[in-house]
Amino acid sequence: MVRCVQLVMGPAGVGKSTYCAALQQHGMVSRQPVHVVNMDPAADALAYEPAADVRELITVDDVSDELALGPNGALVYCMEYVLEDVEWLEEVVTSFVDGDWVVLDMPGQVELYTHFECVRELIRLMERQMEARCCAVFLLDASFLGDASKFFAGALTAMSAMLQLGVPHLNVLSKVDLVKRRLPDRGVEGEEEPWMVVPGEEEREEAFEGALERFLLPDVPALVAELDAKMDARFRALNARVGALLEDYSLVQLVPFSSTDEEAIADAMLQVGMLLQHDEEREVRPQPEWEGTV
Ligand SMILES: Nc1nc2c(ncn2[C@@H]2O[C@H](COP(=O)(O)OP(=O)(O)OP(=O)(O)O)[C@@H](O)[C@H]2O)c(=O)[nH]1
Repeated sequence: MVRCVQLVMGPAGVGKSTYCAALQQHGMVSRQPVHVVNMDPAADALAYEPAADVRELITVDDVSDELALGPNGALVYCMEYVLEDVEWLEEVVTSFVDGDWVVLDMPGQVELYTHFECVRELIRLMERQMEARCCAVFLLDASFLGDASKFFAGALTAMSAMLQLGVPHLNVLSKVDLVKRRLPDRGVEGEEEPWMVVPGEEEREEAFEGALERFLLPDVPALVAELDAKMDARFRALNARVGALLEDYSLVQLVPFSSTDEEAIADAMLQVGMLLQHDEEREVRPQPEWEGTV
């Protein structure tokens, strides 16, 4: 019996809950059971009907009041609490049947995935004790990736999470419909970017594809040149190295997603399915010697 668990992560407001809701709805239509679990102890309203909710166990408000912790400290405390009181998660995950998808809507504090141990430990426990096969879905907001420095910052953060968590990883470019909406109706004279010259709907579609391609198939030397142009010359060697790193990293797929586009939702589900399937024959990850046990 193997449960497929995807951890949906990324910065606050990137669209994690909306992605989870879209998957849940699409799952109903495509007959792929998708159970969304809210793992954010600070969540307000949810965009989906949760199969389980971590707030049944603990909330950030409980912790901040009782232990006088700030919002970040309280959140880390909550996640460590989930890890210690792991029976709650075990009961949730093991209640689903083989082939079902369990989607964990994770909190928006990126340090949880890049610095702290708790999420990594949770993954190890799910894989060892709950017969789960985990993958990470990291969302990057397309509307913030408008320039080279934001693109590099987002890609490096996603890469840090990939290295820290050590599970199959998919980057999803969220809110791509906003890229389209922000395209100008008319061309701007003198602008070099091809997507700025857009007289009609067909050209607009082409322009959208062009704008998206910049992130999906990034021209890294051009992005490095853009960085060089606005930063002090002493950063050039660093920019070149970061660019070279991302040239390798761009081999990791970036899947365009919009909650308003059925085709994009179906494609994201397909990509995650392929990621999990590809991972199916792999033995459960051995525990590295340096890793402690919980
Ligand atoms: N246009 C558009 N808006 C979106 C999309 N996905 C999310 N949003 C909007 O972005 C805002 C934040 O979305 P959420 O799904 O709540 O983001 P989140 O990452 O769960 O946020 P936190 O729980 O605060 O970390 C909401 O207003 C959504 O309606 C999308 O694909 N297209």
